[in-house]
Amino acid sequence: MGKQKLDKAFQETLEKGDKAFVPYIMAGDGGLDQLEEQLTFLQESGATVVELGIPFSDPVADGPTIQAAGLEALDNGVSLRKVLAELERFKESRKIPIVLMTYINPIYAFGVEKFANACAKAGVDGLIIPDLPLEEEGLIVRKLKDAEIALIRLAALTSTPERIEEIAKRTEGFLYAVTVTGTTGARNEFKQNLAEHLAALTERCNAPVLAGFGVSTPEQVKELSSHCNGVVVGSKIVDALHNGDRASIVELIEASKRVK
Ligand SMILES: O=P(O)(O)OC[C@@H](O)[C@@H](O)c1c[nH]c2ccccc12
Repeated sequence: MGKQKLDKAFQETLEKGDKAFVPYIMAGDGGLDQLEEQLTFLQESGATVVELGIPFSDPVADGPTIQAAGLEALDNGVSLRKVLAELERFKESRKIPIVLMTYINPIYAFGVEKFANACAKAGVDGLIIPDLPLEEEGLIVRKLKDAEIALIRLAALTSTPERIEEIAKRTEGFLYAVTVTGTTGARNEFKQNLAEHLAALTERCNAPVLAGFGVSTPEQVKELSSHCNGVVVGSKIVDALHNGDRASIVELIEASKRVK
């Protein structure tokens, strides 16, 4: 359970010579009763881990696709509490590790210690909290450690070398290498020296390094993965689920297999 389950999933994927593929979905998008089936589909299609977004009213890092999915979920009455209860309901049958992506506010509202315990009970293995800077982590790290839940840190393109060093040292589960400046959503082009940036991060970090933000095609999956340990894909997955285009999700996952 928890951090160990996450580490094992990455290790097994990378040992096979595959790259890690982490799809992001918004919890409650299409109704919370869809979640079990969506996670089963991603698990059976060969995803390594799923990043599950908690809908929030003020999602500062989210681009249009994910914002819209979040609003819809909020309209459907989806909350952190309900997502955790639903995850707990089928945790025994779920094999794929789950990383929750939530802003810090819903965690405060829930209560930090209660939240960490509820996550452990629900079979949540890791957390991404994009608006929690290193300086503020003290508020939560102890509780997460006790509950054996990994805290995944994000490295921005604008992070200084000293900060990157600290992030690479502290991160658990994996290091989320943000590939663009700005919000989530598909991009046609990445900055020129992104390959070198990812390779340098991967060299420096003991945990797997995954590139995310703006990845939407199998070519991008292959190209970016070749410079690090894998990718996170969000907006494209959310769109494809909306459009009932599951074949393109399978194609993206397939592109992460046997990448050199
Ligand atoms: O949608 P994209 O561009 O593929 O990016 C991944 C992203 O959606 C997912 O990881 C995510 C959704 N919301 C976030 C907020 C911060 C960091 C990451 C995220």
